Amino acid sequence: MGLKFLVVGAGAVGGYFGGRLLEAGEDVTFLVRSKRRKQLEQTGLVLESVKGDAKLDPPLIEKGEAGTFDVVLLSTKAYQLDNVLQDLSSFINEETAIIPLLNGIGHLDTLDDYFNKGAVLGGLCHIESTLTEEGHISHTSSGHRLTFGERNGDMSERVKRIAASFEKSNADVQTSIHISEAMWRKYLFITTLSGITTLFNSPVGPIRKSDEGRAFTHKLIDEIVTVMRHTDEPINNDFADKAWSQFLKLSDETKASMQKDKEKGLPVEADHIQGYLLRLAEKHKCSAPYLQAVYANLKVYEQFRRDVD
Ligand SMILES: NC(=O)C1=CN([C@@H]2O[C@H](COP(=O)(O)OP(=O)(O)OC[C@H]3O[C@@H](n4cnc5c(N)ncnc54)[C@H](OP(=O)(O)O)[C@@H]3O)[C@@H](O)[C@H]2O)C=CC1
Ligand SMILES: CC(C)(CO)C(=O)C(=O)O
Repeated sequence: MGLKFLVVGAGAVGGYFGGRLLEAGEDVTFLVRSKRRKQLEQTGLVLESVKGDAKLDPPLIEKGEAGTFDVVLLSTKAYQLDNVLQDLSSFINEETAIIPLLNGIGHLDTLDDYFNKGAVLGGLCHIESTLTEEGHISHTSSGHRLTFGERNGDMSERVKRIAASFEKSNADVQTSIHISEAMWRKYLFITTLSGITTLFNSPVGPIRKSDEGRAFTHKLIDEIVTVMRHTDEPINNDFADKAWSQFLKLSDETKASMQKDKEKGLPVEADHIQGYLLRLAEKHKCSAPYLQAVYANLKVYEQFRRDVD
């Protein structure tokens, strides 16, 4: 029997990867809230993607309905997590594997505290996608990679089965036996990219073109790595160089999803992404002025943003 997937959050990330899995014929249900449910019932789940469009009619459930699932793809924003945990708990059992796709790291502690030991795998994704006004998922550049694995490095049977479910999907899904390291690398990259694109209100191109923008980015990367090194995590010597070369390879138009959300007046994950690292810096008495500047900009922005639930 195939695995039963529950995608929590039919947004830019969950809608894309869950949609690709559904398109491949797998058993995928989306946990949604009532407004999104109405929209999806009217329009279908629409992917407008450089990798191929799709229009799907996914099974939808809301909190309190019946069902248990083998795998949860968790793809809400970090600031929505507290509500999500309550809504989700009735859909999981002792065997359910939870794969979080959020940016950042802090959610792992929250999830580990809430769910059974070992339930939560490591996960991340590289994709530039956003929700349009009509609720379609707009995927604008060629990357659509989802990486997951056991955080203890095992290549477990459940990882192999989940990977097999994705085999026929139109997405680049990979397993990793170094998922914790991969998550910290992505964390460094996204803290930098979301930090600079929101601070300078700009895509990557103009930031890279100016000496000041490049110097700021360089200092920010170094500073974040210094903070990360105060943890017991596998922060290898090449972290800063790899993040810098990733930054150099981005297209001029690239913006972090945080900057896209900021342009829409939506909430941002400042406390989860930059704030978490600043709390680490404070704990270890480590100075982080560039990160502080990025965070201050986001905290000022937060006073003016739209309220959403
Ligand atoms: N977008 C991108 O390009 C990338 C994003 N990420 C990360 O992925 C995570 C998700 O981001 P993204 O997909 O962009 O966010 P979106 O805002 O597009 O999607 C989040 C979805 O979660 C839903 N949701 C929130 N709370 C609940 C709930 N209690 N029950 C059911 N659904 C709920 C929202 O639905 P509702 O309509 O009800 O609010 C929304 O559809 C973030 O951590 C982000 O940083 C990582 C890589 C790339
Ligand atoms: C940089 C990118 C698009 C890579 O997946 C991302 O994670 C984000 O913008 O949130």
